[in-house]
Amino acid sequence: MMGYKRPQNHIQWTKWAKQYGPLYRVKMPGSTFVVVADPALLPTVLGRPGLPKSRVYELGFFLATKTFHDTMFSIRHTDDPMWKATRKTLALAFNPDAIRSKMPMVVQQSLGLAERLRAFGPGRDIEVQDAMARVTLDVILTTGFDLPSNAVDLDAPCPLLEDMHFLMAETFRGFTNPFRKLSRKLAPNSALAKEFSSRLANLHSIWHQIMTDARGEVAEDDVSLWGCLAKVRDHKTGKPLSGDLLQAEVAGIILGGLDTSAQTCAFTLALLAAHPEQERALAAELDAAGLLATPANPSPRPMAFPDLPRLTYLDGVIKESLRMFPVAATGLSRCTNEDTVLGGYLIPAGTEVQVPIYTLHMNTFPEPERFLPERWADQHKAAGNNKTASEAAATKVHVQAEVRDTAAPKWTAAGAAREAAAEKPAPTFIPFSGGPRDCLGQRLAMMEVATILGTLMGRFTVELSPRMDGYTGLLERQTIAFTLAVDDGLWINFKPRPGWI
Ligand code: HEM
Repeated sequence: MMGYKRPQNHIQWTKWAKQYGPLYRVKMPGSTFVVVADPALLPTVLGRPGLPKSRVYELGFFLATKTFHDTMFSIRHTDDPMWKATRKTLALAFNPDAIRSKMPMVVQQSLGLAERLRAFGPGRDIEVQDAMARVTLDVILTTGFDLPSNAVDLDAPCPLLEDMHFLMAETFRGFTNPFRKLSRKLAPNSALAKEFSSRLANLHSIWHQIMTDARGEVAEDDVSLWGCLAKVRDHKTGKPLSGDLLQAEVAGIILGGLDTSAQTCAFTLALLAAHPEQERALAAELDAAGLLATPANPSPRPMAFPDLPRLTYLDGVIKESLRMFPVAATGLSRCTNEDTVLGGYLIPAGTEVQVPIYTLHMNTFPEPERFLPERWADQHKAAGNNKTASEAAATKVHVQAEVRDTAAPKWTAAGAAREAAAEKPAPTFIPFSGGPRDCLGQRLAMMEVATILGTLMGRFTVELSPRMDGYTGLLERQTIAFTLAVDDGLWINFKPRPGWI
């Protein structure tokens, strides 16, 4: 099922859900787990109190520090005081005002990327997974840590990304082929084992350097990620986080925010490149907002915060991309801490429970394989997008608010029962998960993705490179590598729009 060269468990799990129903058990040598792809069961699994996270989240800790520290990502229970304190304090960094204040920086990073792409000329294929990881790295370091970052210089080496992606790929290969991991342990002087430990040491020192560079007086009203992290108190000592524990949180948040946003941008560009009609519809929306380069508007204005609620087609494009290529495709891993009844079945204590986001998105939407941004139009109407820009900006980051709305019911068993009685549909669109452990960074992510894509699509048309073998080739090469990715690269050609100066 895993596939040695190109794991595609998300596709296999989706086929099994069609064959055996949305709740089934997988038994493999050394591993048994239950897959839950029934929307009606999500509040029980992901809601409050829900099931605790499984230990899977502890596996990636070595990327952050030498010794294991429980971080916001890995803490298992929502009643853990450390998780509560960290989540509450860090949430300030993602409130609508904080997001609005960060948008000009994201606009600058996006314009910088557009200029680099233009400088390459139209003939050069760009590997967009790398390009987007670079721009999202710049975004997180500048907005979150107030550090200069120029990863977007596509031809320059980027040690953080190179080390991180090497280590992630190698670790993932170790999951699918345990002999490979064993060989590193048994032959510590092999070229592979040496490269692994040297890159790991590099990565740890990069996190340390980020903390050293970001250090300094943090103002009381500083709502950057670093400013908020500095305010988190260890509930046992009452002191600020420090040393390896702080490093683990810093690394965890950067790792959590980087490839997720980057892959969402990359897949969205690929979808637009493969669907010219939708690309034209997006261009029309950008044109109407003065954001498209044309002979009549050779220097489109930079995007601004009030544009976000108005660009409803762009919002639909991003949601379709998150639906069809949710980066956490095989999803969310939980564990029963006591015998639990799910969908009429008794699931024994200690069973791993997987919520496959891709399967939910593919098995619950009509014509799931079609890229239809307009399927979100009703939701936009219901959200009242005829608000003035200032009203919308004053209320919320609109895209974010809608993602939450689609995630009704309220993620408690009682809430779910009430909504079921009122015949409201159970949640099916959960790219950011749902309930108390949903993605803390989703507001930043949606603003960032919309800004990067709005800026690029206002200045370029995009085409899949011939080396992708068309959209079918892309679908065949999708793979799970921690996040959903495209094996052997996702290559796109950017053509500057006529008239852009
Ligand atoms: C499109 C981009 C993103 C997607 C699709 C995404 C998706 C997710 C998902 C599915 C989870 C739940 C994981 C689980 O329970 O297994 C999660 C958790 C989390 N995400 Fe994101 N994420 C994105 C961007 C970001 C960004 C930009 C940040 C911060 C810079 C971030 C920070 C976090 C944190 C801190 C958690 C853990 C929350 C907790 O356990 O309380 N994410 N994300």
